[in-house]
Amino acid sequence: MTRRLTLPLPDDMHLHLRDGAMLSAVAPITAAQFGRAIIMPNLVPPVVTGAQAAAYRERILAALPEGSRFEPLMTLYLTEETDPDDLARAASDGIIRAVKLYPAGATTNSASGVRDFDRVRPVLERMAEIGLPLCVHGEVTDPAVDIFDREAVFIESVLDPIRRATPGLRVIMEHVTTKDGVDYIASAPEGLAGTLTTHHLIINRNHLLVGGIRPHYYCLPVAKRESHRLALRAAAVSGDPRYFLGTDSAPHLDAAKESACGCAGCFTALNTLSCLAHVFEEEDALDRLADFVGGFGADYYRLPRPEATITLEKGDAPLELPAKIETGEGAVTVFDPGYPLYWRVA
Ligand SMILES: NC(=O)N[C@@H](CC(=O)O)C(=O)O
Ligand SMILES: [Zn+2]
Ligand SMILES: [Zn+2]
Repeated sequence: MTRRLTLPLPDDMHLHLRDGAMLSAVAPITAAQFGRAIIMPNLVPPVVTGAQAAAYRERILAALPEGSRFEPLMTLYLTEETDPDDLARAASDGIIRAVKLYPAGATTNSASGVRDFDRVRPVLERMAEIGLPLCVHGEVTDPAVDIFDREAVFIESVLDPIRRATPGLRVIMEHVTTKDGVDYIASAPEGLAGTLTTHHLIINRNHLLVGGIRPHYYCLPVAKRESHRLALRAAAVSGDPRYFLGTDSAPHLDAAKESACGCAGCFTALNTLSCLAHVFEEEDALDRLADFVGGFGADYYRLPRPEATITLEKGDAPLELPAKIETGEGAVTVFDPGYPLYWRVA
């Protein structure tokens, strides 16, 4: 028996498309299933000015298949040198939709990020004034803090003080991985939201470390223990508009991941909707999937909700999806949920 589920054409509110050959390989995959995505600016070198964001947007559009209506929603990478006027202009010209905060050293290509949070105070104040959201990679980088505690410590020692010092600043905690993050969002009066990735709803740290080290499950923030994964799933299916999808699909070449020092990032764009339908069905919450993928994120970003739709179908036979995609520069492994998937994009 085939079951069908019609959804608004999804928005991915946290996506890495990279540049060059990788961009050409991955942009069409997202564009085939999503209407819009918030595009991360952590290129090498990073996207730090409005002009660079506009140029990157053109490169993305050029990588899309003919006739695609996919809309990349651009962001700027916040540095201690970011010019508040350039940023405000890029926002009012509609070039950028958000600004991304990477604590320096926290994750892939974050070396140009922020070390001294006082130095970005004027930028944050301007953002609060104009209502431009700040997307946050929420982990401290203090080597004394255990990697599994870095999100919780960030909330207490960095994020909460920033929010208190900057009333009205709209903040999205990207890729929430802990119950601490879920609870902090739930406790905040307004302006705070969180994205949840597909993979953090599926894997815990055992997937990464039991029976051998699995580099394709390594991402940042690193997957936590099972109780945290369960808290993320509960948030995803809660119907609370403060939690919405940001896949954080983050492709790296296999050669860079299967290495003595492998990079962080899971490539989930190819099977994300199949995985999410599986998760929401397991949680008996398929009726909540529409808002999670194509409603709450748009509302938070003050965008119109999607008009187009997409249909998912559940068949009796497991999907045969490729385990890898080819780019002009090498293969990229597709996220493996560890079980067969039955939902496909019709
Ligand atoms: N999530 C990851 O593990 N990696 C991301 C960076 C990020 O989102 O932190 C990447 O750009 O590869
Ligand atoms: Zn991140
Ligand atoms: Zn990311």
